[in-house]
This record gives sequence, structure tokens and C-alpha cells, in this order.
Amino acid sequence: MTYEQARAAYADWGVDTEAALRTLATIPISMHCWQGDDVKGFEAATGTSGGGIQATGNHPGRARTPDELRADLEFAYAMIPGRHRLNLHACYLDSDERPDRDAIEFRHFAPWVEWAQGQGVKLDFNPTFFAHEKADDNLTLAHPDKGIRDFWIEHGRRCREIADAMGAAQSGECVNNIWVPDGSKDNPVDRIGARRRLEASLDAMLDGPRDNVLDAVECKLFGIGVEAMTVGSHEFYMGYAIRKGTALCLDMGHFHPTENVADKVSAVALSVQDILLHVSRPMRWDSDHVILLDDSIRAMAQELVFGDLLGRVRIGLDFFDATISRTAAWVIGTRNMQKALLEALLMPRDRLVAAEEALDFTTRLMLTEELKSLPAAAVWAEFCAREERPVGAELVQSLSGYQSTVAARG
Ligand SMILES: C[C@H](O)[C@H](O)[C@@H](O)C(=O)CO
Ligand SMILES: [Mn+2]
Repeated sequence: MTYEQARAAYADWGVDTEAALRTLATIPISMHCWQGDDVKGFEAATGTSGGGIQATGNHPGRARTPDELRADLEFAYAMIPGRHRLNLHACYLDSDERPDRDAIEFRHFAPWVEWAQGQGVKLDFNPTFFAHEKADDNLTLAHPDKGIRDFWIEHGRRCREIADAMGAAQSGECVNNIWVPDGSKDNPVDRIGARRRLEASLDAMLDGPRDNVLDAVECKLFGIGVEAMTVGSHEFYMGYAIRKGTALCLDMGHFHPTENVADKVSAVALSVQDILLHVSRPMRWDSDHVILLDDSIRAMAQELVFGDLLGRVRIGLDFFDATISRTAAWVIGTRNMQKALLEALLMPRDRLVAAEEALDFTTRLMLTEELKSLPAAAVWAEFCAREERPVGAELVQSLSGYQSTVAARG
């Protein structure tokens, strides 16, 4: 089907495909650096990764240096329509120096900032509270040892400083997302003590304004090794974000599998101004499979569009799979998020809402089901053509071709 035919088919339902394409082109997605190297980073790290962060697989082609990671990112962005962001973790510093986490500075990230400016890519940032010997107890900001807490508070403070400088350099907000692995394998007896320590540490870390930073806090239900309690649970961070005015990060892999994370967005949006998404796909014990164009992602995109929340929700991705081409994973996942957004933008919202308000649930169901057969793929292909990005066999060939150029990496 041609784009013109698709445009006419949507027009019959009262949908303007041109308006949908214009909106889609303005939605940035923050691609996570850690898909490119299995969350290893570029420090001489000594600790284990707690809280369930575990990339499995040994597909050839892992980026081993910042230059390799940047080359992979450049390729990935060239396969993805639109202008996007890069979400950088503190352990991805690019420097000949080897500062510990409590000694990192903006200059250790200067090559990233320079590269991002050259690429027209804006940066987001994350302190790294894992893969370090001082995190091996699966406790950081909530650790009973004040010395360890202070070490991580200092790390967090410095990360805000770095994110602020990144924001200033790019003349726009840098999201600084905080996730800590803190928790307990077996039933703790002093849950509130741990939560008081986490809160006090966060307060110390986030003290003082940072004009170019949007701080976000990310909860998790459980991780491997912290099955009995995660200190930073949903209720903990929801309360914290409301009381302290931070953004709330909802990671789609961090809830019970029967929960609908899309449903949470509108509920949270009434109490929290800014929301960060980590779009992900949980599967059994893992929270980080590459996202598919599946119902959970479609539901999330619909919530953002129907709830008119695109201006308040930053879309980030969080998955890592080392069993497949890492660059292909980025491209597939990011494009899937965009496809879901496009499908949502192509829905006749007013008509659906009218049916719902009239309690005409039959019409609502007929509409949503019939709409699934409309030619969204032709509209997506048009978007890619306008943005000079490949689709179909050409995309597959490009992804495979790039993978073969990196496969020899040791
Ligand atoms: C690497 C990230 O910080 C991490 O994935 C975090 O966002 C998370 O989701 C932990 O499960
Ligand atoms: Mn996450």
C-alpha cells in the first residue's frame, strides 16, 4: 500500500496522518548507552552488579572502548528516524585518569559532551551505584555504615554537578536518574531504618538547586539477591517524589508482571509533575529484555498520547541483551517505541472518548479492534523515507552488515 492510500484510509476515520508524523518527529527517545556493552562501562571496576542487573550472552561485537561505543551509537542513530538523546551512566567516563566514583568530575566526560554536540544529540545522566566493591553488600545509600553512605552521597552529588554542566553545555535539561540496588535477600527486621537512611542520603545528595538538571528516582519491586525487600520500593519513591518535587522514573520491568505500568502514568501524573520512563520488557526473573511492538508498549504509548502527557514524560529505554547484535537491539527497540507512538497518534481519540463518555463500550471495542487493521506500516515507511532511514529488507541488511564489521572485536 502507498502512503497516499494509507493517508486516505486514515482520513476516512477522521485521522490526519500528516499531523501524526509532525508530532512523532518531535518526540526524543533517550537511548541508553549500556545496551552497547552489557552494562560494563569503562572503569577498572572491581565490584559485582547487584540488584539484578545482569546481561547474559556473549554475542560478538561488544563495544570495549568509548570510541567503539560512540561508533556503534552513530550507526544506530543513523538507522532511527528523528532526533534522539543519549542516556549515559557515570561508569562510562572517558578519561586516562582512574578516579574512584567519589572523585569523578565533568572533565572525565568531556569527550562525550564534545561528541554529543557534534552529533546534535542531547545527554542524560545516571550515577552508578553498582559494580563497585562498596556496593557488594547490595547496600549503598541505605548502608548502615556511615562511611559507605557518605562515599555514595559524594558520588551522587558529583553526578548532579556533572549532569548540570552537561545541561548547561547543551542548553537544555539533563535528566539525572537515580537507581540504587539496595535491598535484602531475606526478611529484614528494620525496614524503616533502611528507608530512613535512604531518604536522608537522598536528601543530602540532592541538596541545593541545579538549574539544568531534572532529578528522577527509580523504584524496583525486586532484583536477584534482594528478593525480600528493595529499600527504594514504588511506595517509597512515589512518596519521595511527591514530597521533594523530583521526577519519578517508572521502569516497565520493575513491577509485578500482572501490573499494567501504562495504567500508572495517569495516576502518578496527578501528583508528580515530571515522569521518566524506562521502557523495558520483563520476562520471568529478568526486567530488561529488548522491547517488542507488543501490547504493553502500545498501551504505554496510548497513555502518553491520550493523556496529553508527552510534554511531561521523558521517554528513556532500559534493556540489555548480549545474545544478539547489540546495535540491532538498540535500533529494533527504539524503532518499536516510535512505532507504538505513531500507532497511538493515528487513533481517532475524540471518537473513542465520545463512545466511552456515552458508555457505548461496544462502539469503543469495535473501533479499537477495527483500527488495528489500518495501514500504520505504510505511514511508518513514509516517516522513515522522509527521514532517510531504511525499512524492511534494507534495514535488515544494514543491521547485519554493521554487525559483521564489529564481530571481530575481541
Ligand atoms: C543501568 C540502569 O541504571 C539500570 O538498568 C536501572 O535503571 C534499572 O532498571 C535497574 O534494574
Ligand atoms: Mn531502569
